[in-house]
Amino acid sequence: MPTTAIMVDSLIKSYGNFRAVDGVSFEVKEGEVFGFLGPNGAGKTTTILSILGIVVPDSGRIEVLGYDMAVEPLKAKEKLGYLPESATIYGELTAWKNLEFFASFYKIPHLEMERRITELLKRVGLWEARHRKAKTFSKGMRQRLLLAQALVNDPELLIFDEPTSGLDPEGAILVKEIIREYRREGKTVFFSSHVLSEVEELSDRVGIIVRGKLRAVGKLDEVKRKFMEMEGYVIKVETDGPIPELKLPGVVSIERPSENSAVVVARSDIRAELSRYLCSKGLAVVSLTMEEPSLEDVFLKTVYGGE
Ligand SMILES: Nc1ncnc2c1ncn2[C@@H]1O[C@H](COP(=O)(O)OP(=O)(O)OP(=O)(O)O)[C@@H](O)[C@H]1O
Repeated sequence: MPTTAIMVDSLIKSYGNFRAVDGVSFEVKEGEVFGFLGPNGAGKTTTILSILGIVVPDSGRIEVLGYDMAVEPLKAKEKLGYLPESATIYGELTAWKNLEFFASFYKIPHLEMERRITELLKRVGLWEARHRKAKTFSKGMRQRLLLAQALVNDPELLIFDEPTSGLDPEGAILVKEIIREYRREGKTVFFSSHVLSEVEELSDRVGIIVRGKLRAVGKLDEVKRKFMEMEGYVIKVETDGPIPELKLPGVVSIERPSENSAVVVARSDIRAELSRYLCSKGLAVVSLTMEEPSLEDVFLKTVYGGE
């Protein structure tokens, strides 16, 4: 059974009078990819920095890989890799030396460290540039170096803050590949993003944060189902003849694009009842489909339609 990689319980963090994170609770299970979605300024980075023990929460409890971050943060940090949204690298040091410096914080035997740095520089496409000073690097190259840095201790848990922002398309593909690779190896990935498509593409579960509050959390299909329960199930039906009045329990609204078709919004999935009713009226159902909301529908409604 999967155990918990990250546990956040009732996290609150304010800057002055402004509450950036307001009672956020969720769990990330070992071996899953968790996408933390929210618009700019929603509190994603503050939550991540609290998880990492870099920001001290006003209240709440955080456990990472079984360690209480208020008590044993270093034990957890040894086993995690963090890719910040933006960070400085040492411009006067080469790519190789930057990684060597970072690796020196961990107890990695020298030969193993050299092997790992070689592998990582090749993996992120910086092998040819390994002896160049980092100050000569483009933004994309710097991000790749930061990515290698996050992986230098062969972490069990990856925490990525907006990992594809600032990256060229190839770099973004590389990040996604690495996330998938880690998942295949049974490791855990927590990443924040405001890019819906990448969250939808990569995540086993998602959390949506808006103005410091977690509005939805769960598997993508669970989040979508909850959304349908709140907003209504959209069912499209087409028959071989004019559709009569639809008096069925649970129907909220009906639109009629044509005589033979209807778009029904209902409180539950009434496809079977609808089909039986139409048959009882002597009509043949030509097509009957239920519209799945996209993550974008859920997100936009959560961000702009919430209280
Ligand atoms: N050190 C700080 N002092 C004051 N306010 C801050 C500080 N850090 C963040 N904030 C504010 O807290 C809110 C949440 O910021 P946070 O960086 O956590 O959001 P985010 O979801 O990561 O957004 P972004 O993607 O834009 O970084 C924002 O309104 C931000 O302006």
